[in-house]
Amino acid sequence: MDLPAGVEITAPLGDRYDEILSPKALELIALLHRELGTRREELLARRGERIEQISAGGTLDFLEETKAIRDDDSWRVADPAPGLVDRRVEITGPTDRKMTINALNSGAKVWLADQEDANTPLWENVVEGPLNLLDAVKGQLSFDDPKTGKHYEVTTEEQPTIVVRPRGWHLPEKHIRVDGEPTAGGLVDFALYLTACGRLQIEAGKGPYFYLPKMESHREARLWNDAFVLGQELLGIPRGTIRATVLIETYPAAFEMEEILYELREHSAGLNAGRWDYMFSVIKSFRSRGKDFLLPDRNSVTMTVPFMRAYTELLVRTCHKRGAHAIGGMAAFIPSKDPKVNEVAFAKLTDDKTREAGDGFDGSWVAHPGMVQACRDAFDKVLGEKPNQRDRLREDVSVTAADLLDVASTPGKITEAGLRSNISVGIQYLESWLRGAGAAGINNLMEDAATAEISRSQVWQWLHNDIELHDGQRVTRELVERLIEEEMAKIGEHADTSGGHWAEARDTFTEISLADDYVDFLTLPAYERMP
Ligand SMILES: CC(=O)SCCNC(=O)CCNC(=O)[C@H](O)C(C)(C)COP(=O)(O)OP(=O)(O)OC[C@H]1O[C@@H](n2cnc3c(N)ncnc32)[C@H](O)[C@@H]1OP(=O)(O)O
Ligand SMILES: O=CC(=O)O
Ligand SMILES: [Mg+2]
Repeated sequence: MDLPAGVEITAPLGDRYDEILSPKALELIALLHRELGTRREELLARRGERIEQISAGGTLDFLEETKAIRDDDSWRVADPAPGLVDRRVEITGPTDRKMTINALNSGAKVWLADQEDANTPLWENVVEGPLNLLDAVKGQLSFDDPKTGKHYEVTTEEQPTIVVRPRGWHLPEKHIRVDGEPTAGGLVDFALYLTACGRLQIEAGKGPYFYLPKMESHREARLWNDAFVLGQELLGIPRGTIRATVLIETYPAAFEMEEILYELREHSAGLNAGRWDYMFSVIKSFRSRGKDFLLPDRNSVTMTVPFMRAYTELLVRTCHKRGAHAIGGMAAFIPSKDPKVNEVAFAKLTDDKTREAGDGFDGSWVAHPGMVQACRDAFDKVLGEKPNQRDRLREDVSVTAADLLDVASTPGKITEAGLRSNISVGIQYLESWLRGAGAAGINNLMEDAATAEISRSQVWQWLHNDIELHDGQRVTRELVERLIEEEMAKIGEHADTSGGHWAEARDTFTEISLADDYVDFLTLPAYERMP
């Protein structure tokens, strides 16, 4: 393989990898790294500085220096691009061959093809994900499952619009190096998909579309916008063809929603309420501030508690004011074989999507093809024949910084059961991640990197803030260590934990839960353990 000057690939090249790691793709990766790499590092450093200010007693607020952007009523984002007008139901999922075909056959309007929360960035997944997307876009995707003998192919004309979610700014890609340095995982995912599929998508009447995760500021959005401009110029694609929906899923970003839309306005496809990472970020941002920022057991924090409600209401209002789509979040329920559990899961999903549709969201997410119809039904009731409800301005909504920060009034308890569940889910998820499956069904819920981050962060926060559980036990290192032992033993009753990645999963979980210094993302130490 001919590599552009300064580019190295340090991992094996499998069958057909040259179709994705093309000269153009590698040229774009090198260009993005050289033009944007230093700014990315600086922006990541700013994240750390903000956390330090909060730990020292600071807080989050709307920015004074960007008030003019918020006060200027004249600007709007670009009109919705083809394939992104009616988004009433979006399915998310990993990009392996089987899931790709199942997602394309699901009947959803949009498929979020995930290289992020639902994906482990194993080298194979990094390259074969876009390869599967390339085959899908060319209409050449099929799969024979060696385990079941089942044949898969795309059987519907009405396929969802593909929207790819690259990794967040924090994750490196160690297997592609430029000038001796690791590259940014997100820029690699962006470049590989754009160069392989961008033109084909335009020819098919849609375009290269992205979901952008885990951003913490409008400056980070500007960095993505600059990546889009560079990518379009290198490929000779008209400016504004790329579109991106930004996940508002960090606490700081909730205070910069308008500025984020503004930075990306010619490439914007709206905002999404990424509720799971949002909760993770709430815990992470104020992790050392004791009682005012403690959440109760993970599964008792619902979307209707005051601080979550404030966030989603503000998101809809902000988007519609600027002509952008507001997309709802993931209800983690997945169908169960147990009819009673199933009934509850569908009822909860319907409640969630009905509330979102009523609040003005233009569509929402599901994690499983079995949930597509229920989400569609909830939005059909509100939208009818209309493709979206961007005309619902929600001028009745008024959300202050204090509303967004009102974590203290969240009802619920911190219990031993909640602590045990966090430990058990965290370890089971890490085992799945380390073996290459970045999403897993655990206890009838979808778990992915975002939900697992909440689990491990709560353990850290409860331990490091010297919290008393509802039954009076104090969360100590000894208690956490004992519960890890006991939960591992319980997992061992149903799974063979003697081999595979179980020891690594347990060690990683223990390490990050007990460490004095909070680990920014659990995927960072986990990625280091990966070949
Ligand atoms: C916080 C966030 O970021 S949310 C977004 C990121 N997370 C995700 O995208 C998770 C998406 N969901 C999933 O990955 C899966 O639903 C899981 C892993 C949770 C459960 O998957 P499974 O254990 O395979 O569930 P189940 O056995 O019920 O699946 C039934 C069928 O539906 C398919 N399926 C399930 N979920 C999906 C999906 N999201 N996309 C495509 N197909 C799917 C399965 O492949 C399976 O197909 P098969 O019958 O041909 O074998
Ligand atoms: O990415 C979505 C989330 O909820 O996190
Ligand atoms: Mg997320």
